[in-house]
Amino acid sequence: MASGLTHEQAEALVQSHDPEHPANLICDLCRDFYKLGWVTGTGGGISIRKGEHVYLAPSGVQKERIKPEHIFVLPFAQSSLPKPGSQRDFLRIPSKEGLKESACTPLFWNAFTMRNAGACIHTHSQHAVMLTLLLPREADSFKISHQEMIKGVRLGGVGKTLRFFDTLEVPIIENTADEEDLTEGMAAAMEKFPDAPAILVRRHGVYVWGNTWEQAKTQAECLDYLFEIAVKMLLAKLPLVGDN
Ligand SMILES: CSC[C@@H](O)[C@@H](O)C(=O)COP(=O)(O)O
Ligand SMILES: [Zn+2]
Repeated sequence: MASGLTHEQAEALVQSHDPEHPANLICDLCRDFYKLGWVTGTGGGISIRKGEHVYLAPSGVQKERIKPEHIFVLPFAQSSLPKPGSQRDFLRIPSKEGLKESACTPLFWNAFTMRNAGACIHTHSQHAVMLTLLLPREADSFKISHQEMIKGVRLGGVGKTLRFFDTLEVPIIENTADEEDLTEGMAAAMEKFPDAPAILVRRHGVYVWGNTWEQAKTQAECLDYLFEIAVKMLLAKLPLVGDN
C-alpha cells in the first residue's frame, strides 16, 4: 500500500471492539440516520476525523448496512484537498471489490480544514430540502430566531453555543450534477458566512459539522428540527425571524 503500512497495520485501523471507534461509529450512526430518513437510498453519510486519520464510508452503497471492513482511511496530514481516485493517498482501502470512497469526501474535507471539525454529517433530510424549496429562489441563506433549539447550535459549528435571542443563519448553495462539484461552492459559502454551523444545498440536503461526532450529531438534530418547524411556519405564513 502506498502509505507504507503493512496489511496488518492498515486493517488494524478499522478493527476494534470499542463501540466508540470511528469505524464502528460510522456504521452505527448511519443505521440511526437511516431511520430518520437522512441517509436513505445510499445518499448522505458521515465522516469522522480522529487525530490524523479521516474515516470515510464507501460511495453508492446502502449506508445503513456498512460494516467496519468497508471503511476507507485517509491521512489528514494531506494539506490540500485530496483529489479523486488514485491520487488520494489512502492509509486503508477495503478489500471488497468495486468500493470507492464517498463522493462527499472533499466536502467533508472542507469542514475538517476550514473549521477544524472532528466530524461532518451529510443528510438528504426532506426537512432541509423542503425548506430550500419554500424559501425565495434568490435567497442565499435561511434565517430563524426565537426558537429554543437554536441554543443547541454552535457559532461556526465549533464555537460557543448560540443564545435564544440570536438569529441563526445557514447559507444555501445551488446543487450540482455531481456531489464533488459542490466543493468550491461550499467553501465559498463557509468563507462568506463564518458563523454558519452548516450549509444547505438546494434540492439536495445539508452538510453539518462539529468539534466531535457527538456535537455534529446533536447540531444536525437541532438544525433538522429547525428546518422542519421552519417549513411548517412558512406553510402557515408565520415569520421565521422575530417573536410576533
Ligand atoms: C441517491 S444518490 C446521492 C449521492 O449521489 C450523493 O448525493 C450522496 O450524498 C452520497 O454520496 P456517496 O458517494 O454515496 O457517499
Ligand atoms: Zn448528497
